[in-house]
Amino acid sequence: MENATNFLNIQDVSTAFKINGRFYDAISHINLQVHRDEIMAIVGESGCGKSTLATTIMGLHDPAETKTSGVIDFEGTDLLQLSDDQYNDYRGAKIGMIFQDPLSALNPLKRVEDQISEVMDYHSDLSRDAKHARVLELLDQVGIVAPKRTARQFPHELSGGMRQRVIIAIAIACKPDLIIAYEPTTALDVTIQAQILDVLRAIQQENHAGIILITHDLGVVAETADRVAVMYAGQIVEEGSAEQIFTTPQHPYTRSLLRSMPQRENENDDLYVIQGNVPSLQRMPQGGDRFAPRIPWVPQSAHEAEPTMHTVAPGHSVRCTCYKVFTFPDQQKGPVTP
Ligand SMILES: Nc1ncnc2c1ncn2[C@@H]1O[C@H](COP(=O)(O)OP(=O)(O)OP(=O)(O)O)[C@@H](O)[C@H]1O
Repeated sequence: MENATNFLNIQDVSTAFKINGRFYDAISHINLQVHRDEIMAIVGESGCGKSTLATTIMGLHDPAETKTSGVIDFEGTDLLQLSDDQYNDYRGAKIGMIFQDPLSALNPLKRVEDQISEVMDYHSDLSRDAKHARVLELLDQVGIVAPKRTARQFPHELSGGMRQRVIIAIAIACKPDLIIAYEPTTALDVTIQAQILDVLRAIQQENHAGIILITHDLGVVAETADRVAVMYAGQIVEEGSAEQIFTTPQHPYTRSLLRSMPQRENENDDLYVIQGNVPSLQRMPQGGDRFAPRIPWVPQSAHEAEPTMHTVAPGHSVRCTCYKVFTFPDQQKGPVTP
C-alpha cells in the first residue's frame, strides 16, 4: 500500500502575502500528510488560512505578491518547484478542484457536455465518441439520473445541487489522485448537502482518491471526514481522526468551535460564542499561542512561549500545552492553575 510520504506530504509550508510593501504570513509552518483513500478535512473560522493552504497546493498564487516556502511532496514531486506549464499539467489531471460557487465556476454559455469535455481535451487524447461516453459515465457517477438530457443543458437550466454535481464531474473527469473540495456544500440546502457529501464519499472510494475537504462547517466534517486538521490564525492547532476530534478534542480552539456548533441537544440553548476575532495578518500575535487572546481567563503561564505540537494519542496531536488546563469559565470549579 502506498504510504503517506509518497502521496501528499506538506512540510513546513508558509505562504505570505504582500501588504503595503511588506510580506505577512497567512499560513505558517504547516506540516500535514494526506493519504490516498481518505477524506482529510481542514476546518477553522473564516480567515484562518484554509483557502490559502488550498491555493498554495494548487499553485494559484502570483509570485510577485506572494512568498511561499517549504515542500509540498505530491507523489514524489515537489509541487512548489513546478513551472507554470508543469503546474497546468497537474491541475485538472492529477489534482482536481471543486469550488464553493458552482454558478461562477461554470461557463454560462456552454453546455454541460462541452464543459466536461474541455478538461479531457486538455489532458487526454480521447476520440469524440469516447469523450461522449465518458461524459455520460461521469454524470451518472455523480448521481445525475438523466445524463443524456443534462449533458445537453446549460448551467442556468440546472438546480444548485445539479450544478455542483456537474462541477464534481468536471473535477474528476481525468481521475485525479487528489481532489481539493473547497466549501463544496455551503451554497446548498441541507438535503442537497447530504447528497453531495455522499457523492464525494462514493468518488473517493471508487477512484481511490485522497480528498482535502475545506470547510468552516463542522457538521459537514462530522458527516464525511476520516481525519481532521483544525486551523487557527494560519497554523494547525490540532490534528486527529474525526472520532478523536469530535469525542476527545484537546485544543481550546477546537473545543470552542465544537461548543459553538448547533446540535440537536442544545438547539434551544444560547450557543457558545467565541470571544474576539481571528487576528488579521498584520496583527498576528508573535510568539505564544495565537488563540490565547480569545481565552483571556487562561493564565499566560499555561501557554508555551513557542508552542509545538504534542502527541496525545496515536495520530492525535495538539499545539501548545494550554490544553492541559483549559476549561470554559462556566465549567470551572475552582481557580485555574497550570
Ligand atoms: N491575496 C491576499 N492578500 C492579502 N491577504 C490575504 C490574501 N488572501 C488571504 N489573505 C489574508 O490571509 C488570511 C487567511 O485568509 P484565507 O482566505 O486563507 O482564510 P480562510 O480560512 O480560507 O477564510 P475563508 O473561509 O473566509 O475563505 C486572512 O487574514 C486574509 O485576509
